[in-house]
Amino acid sequence: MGRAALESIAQGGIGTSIDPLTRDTPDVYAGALKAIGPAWFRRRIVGIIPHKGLQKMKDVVDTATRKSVEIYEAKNQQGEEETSRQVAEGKDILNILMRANMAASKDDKLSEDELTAQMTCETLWLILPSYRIFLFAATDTTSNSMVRIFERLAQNEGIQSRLRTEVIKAQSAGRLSYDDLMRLPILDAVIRETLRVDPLANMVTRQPTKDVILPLSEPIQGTDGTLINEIPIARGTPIIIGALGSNKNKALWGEDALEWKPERWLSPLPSAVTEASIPGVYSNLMTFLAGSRACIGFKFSELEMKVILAVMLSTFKFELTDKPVVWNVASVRYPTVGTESTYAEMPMKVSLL
Ligand code: HEM
Repeated sequence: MGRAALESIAQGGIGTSIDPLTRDTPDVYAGALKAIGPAWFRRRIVGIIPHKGLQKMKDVVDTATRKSVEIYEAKNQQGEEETSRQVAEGKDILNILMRANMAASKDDKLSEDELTAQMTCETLWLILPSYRIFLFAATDTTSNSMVRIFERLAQNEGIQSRLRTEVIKAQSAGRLSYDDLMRLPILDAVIRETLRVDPLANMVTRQPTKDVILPLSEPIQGTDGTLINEIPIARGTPIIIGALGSNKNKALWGEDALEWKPERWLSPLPSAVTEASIPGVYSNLMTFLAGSRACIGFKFSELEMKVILAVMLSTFKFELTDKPVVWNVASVRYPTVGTESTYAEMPMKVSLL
């Protein structure tokens, strides 16, 4: 799933193929992208510590940087005419970025380093934790959400089979177009419900730029017995936003709010949800957050998940193994086998239909 998500954003985002999934081992760039932090910082640290793992990290960073510069230069050499032809055809985001950069005034222009940094996650990632670049933002979030969907489908064989029937029936009329995919109700419901119950980026932080009074939807009782209806928050106070507080709120979604039930999306949502003015950009959910720094890739991610699910479910059946899978809390949650391991994996029995 990690490789599929990276290849999707590589084609759709930077107009290049990084790892077409035709080999059994991931492309070295795919692995390299997982490294976090600015290149100069990592190189300086590893330069003074002769640890084997750290030396490997140095190679990984150098590979990611070299490959990004190659892609950028190849695009740059194709000239403005070719770039604008591709952009006119609605191709990839990097082309659009490069085109906007050509047109920008001198003061607004991004340097070549900044443009390639969009592709390598290099710039300031460690120094400014709120900085996100789309290759990073687009890979683990989508791939781990996909893994969660497959896990849910493996736990709910009945829904897996209904979804497969829906997809195969639609495919019998020929290759699925964007509109065909968007019209499949169970596919849509399975994705929405998983994104509701399992928002994987669930520890996002914000800081108010001025003093604010935060109203509470329901009063809470203080230790002295008084009811508190609002909380004053001073400018600059770091706040962790818990998407689950809204996504799984029983007062909004009903008594079964904690359960994974895709069928809730097949009939109109409770009016408590639709009237609550939840600010989330997607589907009354806080999964992709809200406001001017909300996720910009939710539609991309939704389409990608639909494509992958349709392809995989019409070919394979998914079952759980008896290995104990644990979902770890992190900036993007990820599964491991047992609590000791740090290796992200979701073992599954996958059989050909
Ligand atoms: C299921 C998949 C995804 C989830 C759950 C998700 C969630 C989020 C969240 C919660 C944020 C806010 C982070 C913060 O402010 O700290 C965010 C930001 C962002 N996301 Fe996503 N995302 C997903 C997929 C994608 C994809 C596929 C792309 C690119 C095509 C993308 C691009 C971005 C970018 C560029 C930002 C930063 C926006 C900004 O700071 O202005 N995301 N995402």
